[in-house]
Amino acid sequence: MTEEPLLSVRDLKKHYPIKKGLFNRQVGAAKAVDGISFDIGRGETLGLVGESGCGKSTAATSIIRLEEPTSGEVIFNGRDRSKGSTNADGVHSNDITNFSDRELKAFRRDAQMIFQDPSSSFDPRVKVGSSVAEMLQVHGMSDRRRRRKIVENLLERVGLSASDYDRYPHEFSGGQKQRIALARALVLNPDLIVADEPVSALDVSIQAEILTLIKDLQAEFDLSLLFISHDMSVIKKVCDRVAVMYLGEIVEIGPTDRVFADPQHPYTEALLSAIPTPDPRSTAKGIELKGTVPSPTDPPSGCRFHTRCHRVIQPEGLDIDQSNWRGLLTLRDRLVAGAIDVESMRENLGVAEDSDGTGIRSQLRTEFDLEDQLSDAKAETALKNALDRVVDGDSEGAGEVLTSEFTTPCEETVPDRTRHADDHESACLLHDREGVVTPAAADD
Ligand SMILES: Nc1ncnc2c1ncn2[C@@H]1O[C@H](COP(=O)(O)OP(=O)(O)OP(=O)(O)O)[C@@H](O)[C@H]1O
Repeated sequence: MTEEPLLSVRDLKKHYPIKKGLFNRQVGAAKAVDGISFDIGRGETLGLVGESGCGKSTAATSIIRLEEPTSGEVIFNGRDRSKGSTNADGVHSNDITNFSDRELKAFRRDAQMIFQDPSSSFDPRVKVGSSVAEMLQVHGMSDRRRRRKIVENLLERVGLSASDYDRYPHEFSGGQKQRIALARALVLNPDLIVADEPVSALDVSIQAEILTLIKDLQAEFDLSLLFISHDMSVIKKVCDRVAVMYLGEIVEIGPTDRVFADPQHPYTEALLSAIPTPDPRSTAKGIELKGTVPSPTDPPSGCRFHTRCHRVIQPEGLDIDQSNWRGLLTLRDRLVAGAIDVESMRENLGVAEDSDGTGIRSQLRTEFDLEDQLSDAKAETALKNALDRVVDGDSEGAGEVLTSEFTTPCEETVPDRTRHADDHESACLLHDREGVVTPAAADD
């Protein structure tokens, strides 16, 4: 991006307070968005991708101030970020987070949002044409005939017909409703559209049509787009650049082609590996993302992805098979969280068959991808010791053994952003540390 961006987001945070007790005191916060930064150029589409719960929707609603951000800057149409554009108090005059109600109303003409479920965005009792025309009326166009003409023209441009103006929402399919939602978003001729999972609720056969329409309209109206999706294959079809979000943070950002061809963050790699490939001979290795995104109320220390990462770094002096290492850390974390129920394991195995605990030891090794014998003698001794404790009913002690023996640099250090090539950055400790050989992915 060479010219000044249309939208410039810096260190944006949205923390939801968690309150408890009689006096409703704040006891913590869900850090749904925790310091994200990116720019969107004019006419450009930036994708925001990540699993459910990563904070994508919260980022979207905070950016257009449907929710109040906790902190950060969102500069819209700011031309440049230099001092000349700031007020006496140091706040940029185009910072949406500081807009007055009047400024916000003007901004709402220029920035529109499209949601996942087109059905819930229309009043069933109002003709769809009137729903779209209402936007014009709210923003001061009093001439009814003119409003109707503009809307009829727009309905045609989104692939419907002018006569659809007088029909009601229930008369349209999901895909058609999303076309009407697009018409409504476009009617005020905005500069920016934020589309939150705009095709996820539609049949796969319809998705491609709507994506093509979005692309065509974007070119026709010279729009900038923030396009949110959990699906990398959708991102690939519409986005010029992509920002990958994990647990409130952006872990990788760059041109879509480059990120797809050469992902630099293990999370991006895992998301990409989930795209089904039509070629049965494809050798692309499946990296299974186990578990779900941790809670943003208590995010993991260091790199937030370390609890699920297949490339999690081994400490100095240890060099075991990477899936064994992943398994050791996961077993450690599960024991510490008290999430391993030995009694029910024993019940399932049948007490008589497992009087010496062989069955439990073996089941845990299998479940956590641990070989019968780790290649590192010291690591094997620690694991054996921990498994013995589990068998003895001391899961807490087992967790302590593994915690004192096995730590990863990824849980100790927050990774900096590394620049790989023009406009392509990621935040992973593997790139932070010179001389570290990228470990092979854990086999899943
Ligand atoms: N009002 C709220 N109060 C507390 N936590 C919230 C609130 N809204 C969202 N969260 C939490 O913030 C995190 C991010 O949610 P968000 O909906 O932004 O994620 P997402 O990536 O858009 O996922 P999805 O696609 O499922 O909506 C989640 O853990 C969610 O539970």
